[in-house]
Amino acid sequence: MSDGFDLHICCMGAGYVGGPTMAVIAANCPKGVMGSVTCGPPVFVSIPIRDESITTWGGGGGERAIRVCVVDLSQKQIDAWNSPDLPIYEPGLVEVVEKCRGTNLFFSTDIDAEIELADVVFISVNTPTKTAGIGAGRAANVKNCELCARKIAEVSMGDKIVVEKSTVPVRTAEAVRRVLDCNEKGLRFQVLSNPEFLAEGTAIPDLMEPDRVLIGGVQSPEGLRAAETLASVYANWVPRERILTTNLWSSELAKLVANAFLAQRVSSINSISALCEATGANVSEITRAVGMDDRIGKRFLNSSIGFGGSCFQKDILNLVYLCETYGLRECAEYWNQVIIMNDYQKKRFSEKMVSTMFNTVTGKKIAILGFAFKKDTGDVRETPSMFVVRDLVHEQAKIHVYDPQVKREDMWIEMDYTCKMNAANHPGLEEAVTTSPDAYSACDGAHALAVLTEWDEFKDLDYERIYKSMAKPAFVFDGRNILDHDALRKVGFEVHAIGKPDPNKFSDL
Ligand SMILES: NC(=O)c1ccc[n+]([C@@H]2O[C@H](COP(=O)([O-])OP(=O)(O)OC[C@H]3O[C@@H](n4cnc5c(N)ncnc54)[C@H](O)[C@@H]3O)[C@@H](O)[C@H]2O)c1
Ligand SMILES: O=c1ccn([C@@H]2O[C@H](COP(=O)(O)OP(=O)(O)O[C@H]3O[C@H](CO)[C@@H](O)[C@H](O)[C@H]3O)[C@@H](O)[C@H]2O)c(=O)[nH]1
Repeated sequence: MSDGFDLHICCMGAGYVGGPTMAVIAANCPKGVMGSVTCGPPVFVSIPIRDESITTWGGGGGERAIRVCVVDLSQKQIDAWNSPDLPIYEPGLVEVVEKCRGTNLFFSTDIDAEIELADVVFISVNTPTKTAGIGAGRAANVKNCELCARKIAEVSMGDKIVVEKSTVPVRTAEAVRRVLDCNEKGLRFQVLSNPEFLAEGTAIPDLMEPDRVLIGGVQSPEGLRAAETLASVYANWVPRERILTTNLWSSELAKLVANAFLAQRVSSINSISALCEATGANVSEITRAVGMDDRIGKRFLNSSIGFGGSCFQKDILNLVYLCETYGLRECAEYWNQVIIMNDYQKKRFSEKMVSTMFNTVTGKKIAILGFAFKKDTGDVRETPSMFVVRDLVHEQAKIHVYDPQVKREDMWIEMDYTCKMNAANHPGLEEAVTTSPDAYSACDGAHALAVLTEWDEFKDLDYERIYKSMAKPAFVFDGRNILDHDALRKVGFEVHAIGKPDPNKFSDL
């Protein structure tokens, strides 16, 4: 019996991308309507199809009822998606999930059954930087993508469209296609590349109103039909002119290039912040003056302690490695400089903290406000805060971390994975780095507070109260330039910020 849905989508990988992306697809696509049933599970009857031309360009997405199921190997992850306590924090996500879950959005570990049911299978699994073997520390590990392709080939009983959603090295689709073609059932698969451009913390608005949706496919009649099938899903809410189609390799590579360009802007402005601190110029004024040139633009020029997150570093390293693989040494070095600059910025910040505090932080309490790699997420992958904490631990400071969304357990997992720092190789680490329930207790008795994530709530703290509770001189290190520095100085703090002139060192002519 038909379940009443016209198109079945399965997404392999229920992480930061798979979960929100599929929830937004489900929310924006026709859901079918509940049929009347007297017993047994609910039966869905789809809304009649007005637009028969799902494979034709033009128009919206039609009225095809779409069922979406997100699958994962991790039972814990799927259980969390099926609970009120979702596994990731993302503003607006709960509302979208609750609108669709159990209607046309499902989360399951029954991977085989859901692949078999699907017409379209997304691969949205993690592709981290390789930690061992050829290209270790630079190349992306596409093992999970290949495993997904093998699983699809193994359990499928009919032809399917397979969509690469993960960020992958250019030409990965070729490997996916070859693995799929090895099926012994004579099945034909179409492989598409559909990279995701959402940023964490703004995933829902980014998905609801994307700048563009990119679909790469083989330029054959079957490939173009597959691309159109996917385009018509997005066309349910994305204007057609924002849905771009390209060849497979352009689509795969465009994702890496977009991240490289964005990260390059951050490294560029961060390099200028160092020059500002040396000369008395103010990086915010530079940003305003430079960004008002339309050709440059004002977005993504916030100077910081450096970029973090699971994507920028990994994807630039991936690009660097690709350039090297193709013998393009100068191109590899060019992009690698973005990473070198970022490492310098993180190091520069912790060194400045130590040198400012009389060249020693040994035994001093330091409050770290913010551990997530940016605001509005609990994600700590590659977070710059971690590198500052690591450096301060080496200096034997007593660190108290407060972040509104980061779990202590996740902080330790990331410290261990990326900094190789754990209680076994650093006895006393658990006592050296404490997590605090709020900003006030983190700052109580501290010699310094450092704002390392730009959470809005840090702007509105009672800094008079904090100042009174701190050791003197009370230092503020604003790694995100979000605080009112003049007001803090009036309270009594000694304030240091990124790319801002030190009033004790520089004055106007
Ligand atoms: N995080 C972002 O903001 C973002 C944005 C755009 C693109 N991307 C890219 O999207 C991909 C996924 O990123 P993410 O942040 O969602 O990763 P994630 O680690 O949050 O989630 C990946 C999920 O895939 C699951 N998984 C791994 N192998 C599997 C398999 N064989 N079958 C089923 N499930 C499997 C894991 O258990 C995990 O839950 C990466 O390639 C990433 O570079 C991420
Ligand atoms: O002006 C800026 C902008 C960002 N950052 C930092 O850069 C990092 C990355 O920020 P952002 O790009 O907003 O978050 P991500 O979730 O990592 O998103 C990036 O990486 C994703 C994964 O590939 C892409 O999909 C997105 O388009 C791309 O913006 C964070 O540490 C930010 O604090 C700055 O320091 N200054």
